[in-house]
Amino acid sequence: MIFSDSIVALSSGRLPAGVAVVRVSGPETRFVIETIAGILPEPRVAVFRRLRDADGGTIDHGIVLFFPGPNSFTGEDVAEFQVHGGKASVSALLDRLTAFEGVRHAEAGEFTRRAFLNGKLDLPQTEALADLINAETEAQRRFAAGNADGAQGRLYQSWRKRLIHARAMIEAEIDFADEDDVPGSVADAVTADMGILIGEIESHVEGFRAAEIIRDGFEVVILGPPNAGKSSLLNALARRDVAIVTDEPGTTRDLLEVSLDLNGLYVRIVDTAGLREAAGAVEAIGIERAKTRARDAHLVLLLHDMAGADQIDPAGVGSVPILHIGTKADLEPSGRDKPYELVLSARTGAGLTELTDEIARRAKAQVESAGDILPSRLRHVELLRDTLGFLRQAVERYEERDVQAEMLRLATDRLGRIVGAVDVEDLLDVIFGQFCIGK
Ligand SMILES: Nc1nc2c(ncn2[C@@H]2O[C@H](COP(=O)(O)OP(=O)(O)OP(=O)(O)O)[C@@H](O)[C@H]2O)c(=O)[nH]1
Ligand SMILES: [K+]
Ligand SMILES: [Mg+2]
Repeated sequence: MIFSDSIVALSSGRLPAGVAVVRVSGPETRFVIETIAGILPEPRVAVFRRLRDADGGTIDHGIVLFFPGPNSFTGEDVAEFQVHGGKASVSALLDRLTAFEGVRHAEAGEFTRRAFLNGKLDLPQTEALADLINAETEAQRRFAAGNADGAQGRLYQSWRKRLIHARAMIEAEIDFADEDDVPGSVADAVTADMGILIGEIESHVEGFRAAEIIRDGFEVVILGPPNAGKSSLLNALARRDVAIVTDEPGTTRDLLEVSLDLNGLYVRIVDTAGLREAAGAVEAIGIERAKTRARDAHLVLLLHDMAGADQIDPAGVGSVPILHIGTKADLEPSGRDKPYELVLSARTGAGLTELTDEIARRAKAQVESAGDILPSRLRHVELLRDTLGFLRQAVERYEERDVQAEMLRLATDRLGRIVGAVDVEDLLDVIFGQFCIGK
């Protein structure tokens, strides 16, 4: 795809900075480089040049790189100017560049958009690039880097090829059923393979839970009666005073969240209002929020004050796993010993490492139980579920060849939408490639 306008943007981070990278992409790129730097450098070879203003003055000295299309990020001619990262120098360079006819400021994501439209990346890869830029934990980085490499798109394309092949077989059976050189009863084999594919897509979709944990975090909700030490535990895990702690029951009334990087995994810890019956209006709302949040969590830490008397009924968190924890281990126990899975003291720090290890272990287990390639967006999952819906119909209605062919077409289309390549030409290629139609 050829765009008539060229785009320019600061591609590196916030200014001021040691170095700033300004990128240009589009048909004016060569002219812009020659005019500003005085020469067009060899492709992909860095040259150090004086960058000239319109009146011949100096904007800055910097490195100039030229990536001729199609072997560039966007597929177009691309220039990179590496200059000093001062606000005024960068803005002078941007002013100079956008003053060229046909050159304008890029919109958000426009370089990547051009890369996609020029076939340099598929849609999951562009999404993975966004994830890679936003990655904060090691697990997020690894996940995004794998997808940026195109693993997800390759999987969907392989499924799509199977569907295109299946439909070609069915269509051939419809169109050429009376001819000798079309294999008979291929519909059975096709239907069997579609059954297998349904299983593969289903288990891939299940992996979305793991992808969500990697991207959005493993959520741990702290529950327990008032004064069990919930806020004290949150503060100890966060290593700062995030939550207010007093000896008054009912101190915490709303949800309070901190995020941690536990062994490279993103973990969110939520402090809640203490659960009790006799609560005022505000506290009661807080208790309701605590329960709701706990039902959506990946893990509940149920705290029991070992020095106190209260015990709490864990009912109402659904199927969320619960870790029973005895708190205030530094105090004299009340004698009502319960079998806790862990005991700790927020005051002395005893047991905290064991707790964070246990949380990290559980989070890791959930992430590692999924396959290597996971759907990374709700968009993917929704289209995969549509694909499954059409595939199930294709299998159920295999007696009606034309319905089956239509369901396979719709399923292929949905997979094509995930990667951003919906194309009818390849269907014809398969048909003509498999059978000697022109006899
Ligand atoms: N000795 C000792 N006291 C603790 C420990 N953890 C919490 N406390 C005390 O217990 C009291 C209640 O602590 P909080 O952390 O506010 O308890 P909470 O569960 O958040 O209470 P609510 O928000 O009211 O439900 C405070 O006086 C804390 O100082 C501990 O490990 N050892
Ligand atoms: K309290
Ligand atoms: Mg509290």
